[in-house]
Amino acid sequence: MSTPFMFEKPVGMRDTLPSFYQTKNTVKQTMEKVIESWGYLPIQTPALEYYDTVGMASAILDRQLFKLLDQNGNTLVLRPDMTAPIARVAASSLKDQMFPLRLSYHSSLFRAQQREGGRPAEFEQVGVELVGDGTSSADGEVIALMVETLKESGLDDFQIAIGHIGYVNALLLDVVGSEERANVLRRYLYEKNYVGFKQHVKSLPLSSIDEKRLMDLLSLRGGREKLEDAKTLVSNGEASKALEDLEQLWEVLDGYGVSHHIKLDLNLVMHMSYYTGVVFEGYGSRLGVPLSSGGRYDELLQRFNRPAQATGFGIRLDLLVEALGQTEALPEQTCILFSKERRLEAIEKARQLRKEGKRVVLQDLQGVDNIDELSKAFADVQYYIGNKQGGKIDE
Ligand SMILES: N[C@@H](Cc1c[nH]c[nH+]1)C(=O)O
Repeated sequence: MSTPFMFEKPVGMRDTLPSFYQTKNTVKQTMEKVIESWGYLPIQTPALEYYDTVGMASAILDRQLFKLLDQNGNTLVLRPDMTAPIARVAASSLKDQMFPLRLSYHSSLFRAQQREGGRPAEFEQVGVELVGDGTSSADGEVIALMVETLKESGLDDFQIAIGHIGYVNALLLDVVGSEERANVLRRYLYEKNYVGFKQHVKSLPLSSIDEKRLMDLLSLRGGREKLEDAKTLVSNGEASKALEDLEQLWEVLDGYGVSHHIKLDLNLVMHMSYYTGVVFEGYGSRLGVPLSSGGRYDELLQRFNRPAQATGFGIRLDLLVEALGQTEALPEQTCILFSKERRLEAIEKARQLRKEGKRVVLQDLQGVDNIDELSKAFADVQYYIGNKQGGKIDE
């Protein structure tokens, strides 16, 4: 029976077909190898978490959460990110393990989308969390690892924009005076709506100097020298600490030899509100949206009663494959076509070829409508048909 929804999927849900799957898998394996070689241990957590704990800790917009009820009436969420679940694990099952903890993951995440044809609502992320280390070396390590992971995956044309949420907060609060007003401005920055930001700034009752300070924030994007310009806009303790963090980070990244991929972006405001320090986004040249992001979240672990400083990143697998711009050809396969009298021989042959590492389809002739069409799909076809002994027959 056909229904109007027979071929439809819920908003934002996508199928992954063999050729995209193949490419994604190769890329994923390459990334996992790099991450493991830096000493990060992979973990898995459930797709469903409690709304009140991990759901809230993920600190994403509420309307982006998929919510459902369990049998006892508790509200559950499909995890929108892996940072909060890992914080939960670090503070519970791994609470006796010493810090720093280096954990990695490859997981599907879920973020509800409002519109058809928009972004996917389920996607995979490969990422790491470095928990219990508040140094600039830790910030630098995860950024350098992200750079190496992207590079090894085959991406060579990419840039990492680095900012500091402490700096943005300090400047906004210093100028507009209240969290509420700062929030409105942060929202424009988060949406990268700079025109909206400027218009809003003009509508505020600010002195011309303060108005200029906010406008100048938008130009704090570029090389290391922007740190000097940043100092002139706000010089309170929080801002100075943020700029110091960035100076030190830059040095670490120089040490790793990756600073040519880096640019400063002091307008950066992220989609997750748990960030407290250095934040960053990775851009491939073909994409308008960031394919990776991360940062420091020093207050998230205390929500789970094990206070710790931490940092990490996540790379979107679907966007990375898109940025690479090529899908891999499907692997070559051999087909063994048999008739039932020679089934045993065919099974034996298939077993032998598979042992040699070949991919072998074993197909009963009676199950095929069009042998010519079928043959075209294979690199090699071997026939075990009729009473004849041996492998191939001449056509
Ligand atoms: N969980 C973040 C990425 C991240 C990992 N660690 C820190 N940040 C995200 O999904 O965007």
